[in-house]
Amino acid sequence: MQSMCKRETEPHLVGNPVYTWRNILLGLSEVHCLSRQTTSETTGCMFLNRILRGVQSLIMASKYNIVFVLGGPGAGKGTQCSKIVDKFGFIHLSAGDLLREERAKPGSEYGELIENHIKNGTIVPVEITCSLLERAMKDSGKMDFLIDGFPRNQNNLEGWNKEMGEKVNLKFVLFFNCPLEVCTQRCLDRGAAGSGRSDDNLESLKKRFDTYMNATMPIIEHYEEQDLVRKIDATRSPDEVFEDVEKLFS
Ligand SMILES: Nc1ncnc2c1ncn2[C@@H]1O[C@H](COP(=O)(O)OP(=O)(O)OP(=O)(O)O)[C@@H](O)[C@H]1O
Ligand SMILES: O=c1ccn([C@@H]2O[C@H](COP(=O)(O)O)[C@@H](O)[C@H]2O)c(=O)[nH]1
Repeated sequence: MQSMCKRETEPHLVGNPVYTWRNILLGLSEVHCLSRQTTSETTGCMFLNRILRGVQSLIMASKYNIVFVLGGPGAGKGTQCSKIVDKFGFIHLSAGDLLREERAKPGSEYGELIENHIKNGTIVPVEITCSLLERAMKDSGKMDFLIDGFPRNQNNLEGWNKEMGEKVNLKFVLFFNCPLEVCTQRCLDRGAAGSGRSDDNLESLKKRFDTYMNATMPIIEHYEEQDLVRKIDATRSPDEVFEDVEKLFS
């Protein structure tokens, strides 16, 4: 049977609502035609597949698109995220920033707990971080997010998957690889320049690196096994690093 109309089948259009509805309607109209003609089972399957692809595309279109951004403290995650936002229009959600905002709210139920974790470089329970992230995603009214500094340990990963797994499409994990000494110097310089962060000091940094090596690296390895990690050499200048980053978003 001749195709009634040219349809888009390019993979990059999957998730595009116009593509989705167009393919569903075309698939349905073709099934309708088929029911009035004698034709082979194979052709029928082809059109059913088209409908299924349309439905799948519709489901993808209704999910949030996520890129997790990971790397050691001071690796340059926030710096690169703002460049991605400027060029590619994602919404940047830093889990650390959301926790600091929550900590600063007068009368916050979690303020003290968050401050203790931040000073000690340990990880806030996922229920708190995940609900801050989900609320920020909903409030933004947008669909494309860079989630910076999360998930940081097994508890984060499991809690996120349970609460958000079905609601998101994880595109990839952007991993800024940077040696401890370079990261430490950047955080100390940031502290000296007046970041006001209670953890930009040598004592907290030692603990943050400990957590990074023991709790966060296994999460990066977990995503590596799924071939989702895009590793970037973060030791170079911000512009040089971004040259590699932008290729992943183009
Ligand atoms: N490529 C770079 N070269 C030199 N300095 C950098 C580079 N990228 C960022 N910096 C500087 O290093 C410091 C840390 O950068 P940034 O805040 O982006 O890192 P981060 O990974 O988000 O840190 P954290 O995890 O502690 O929030 C900042 O003062 C920033 O200006
Ligand atoms: O998912 C998260 C993210 C951050 N934290 C705590 O905040 C500090 C600072 O995080 P930055 O990403 O460096 O801004 C981090 O050391 C943790 O204590 C967290 O618990 N969970």
